Amino acid sequence: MSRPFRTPCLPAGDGGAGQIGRAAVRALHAELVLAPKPGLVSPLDNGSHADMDMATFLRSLSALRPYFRAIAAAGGDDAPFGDLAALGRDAERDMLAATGGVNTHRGAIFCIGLLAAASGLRRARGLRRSLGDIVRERWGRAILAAGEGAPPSHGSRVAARHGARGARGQAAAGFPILYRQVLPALTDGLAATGSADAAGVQALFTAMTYLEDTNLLHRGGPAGLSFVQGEAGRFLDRGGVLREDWRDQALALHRRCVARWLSPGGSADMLAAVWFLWSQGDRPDGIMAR
Ligand SMILES: CC(C)(COP(=O)(O)OP(=O)(O)OC[C@H]1O[C@@H](n2cnc3c(N)ncnc32)[C@H](O[C@H]2O[C@H](COP(=O)(O)OP(=O)(O)OP(=O)(O)O)[C@@H](O)[C@H]2O)[C@@H]1O)[C@@H](O)C(=O)NCCC(=O)NCCS
Ligand SMILES: Nc1ncnc2[nH]cnc12
Repeated sequence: MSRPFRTPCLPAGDGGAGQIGRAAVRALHAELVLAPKPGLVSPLDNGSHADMDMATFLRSLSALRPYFRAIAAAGGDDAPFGDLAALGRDAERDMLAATGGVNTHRGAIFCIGLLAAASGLRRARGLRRSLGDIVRERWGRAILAAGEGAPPSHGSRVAARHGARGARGQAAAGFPILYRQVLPALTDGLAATGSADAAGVQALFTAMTYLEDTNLLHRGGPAGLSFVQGEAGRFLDRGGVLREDWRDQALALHRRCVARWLSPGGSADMLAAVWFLWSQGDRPDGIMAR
């Protein structure tokens, strides 16, 4: 039974960093509890992960609550990227302490942290720009510059090998896939089904179709990325969540991803990010009046 349309929405009219922080955590929680999610951790099972489960993610989310409030406040103070990055590094440490060293939310700390900072800045200045545009215009150049000296990572290694631009490239460009593909998919899914679960799956499969997910490149190379993009695209072409048997179709792909040990962690972050955009009033045709 699909959950009725109850999205992680902010109470209208409130503008504090605390509200923004709570909306970020609610969006990450909405991602976590959705199932089925090909290759990813959910209440169904641990997907393509031997080192983390629902409890790991819940401990991580609890540890990250102060961070999302703090980075929203920093954005409201028009902080430079260096200050945001310092908050993000501290949050990564808190995450690793809470998870026993497992990377649950490193990408989410970055992309949803930046969007939360943008929301703080938008409210402080009364801006009428999308959160993605604010990220690009205010911190885009610094995001790319910071990549030059960043420590090696799975993402930087696949960037060197395959030319992928990864999380940093998406953020510096203002999250184009999130706004051009994923947010319309969520919006249309909600309108067509009235179900947050169905709309979330439609948004996730849309992200999986378009995103150059460095997690997939890291684990499965170009063949792994192409497999997931192709299968997710075929799910959408066959009608997506408008098909009666969409849950069975999504579960079948989940099992095929696990068999290949593939996990689209970047797309999971895009799902959480699109719920956060929704909660902040961003829509495909502009920003909802608050
Ligand atoms: C800019 C940073 C995010 C670092 O990015 P980089 O690409 O250099 O490093 P990675 O950590 O390898 O990848 C980034 C994570 O971002 C998600 N992601 C992947 N592709 C994309 C994309 N195209 N667009 C947006 N986001 C993307 C993804 O994160 C999620 O998956 C992780 C969990 O999955 P898992 O498979 O377990 O991942 P691993 O443990 O790495 O693999 P296994 O060992 O298990 O196989 C989890 O992080 C999710 O959030 C990518 O993993 C930023 O962190 C940075 O700049 N760091 C430097 C220090 C800093 O300045 N930090 C503060 C910045 S505010
Ligand atoms: N539910 C999830 N499972 C695996 N990796 C993730 N990264 C972000 N959310 C995730």
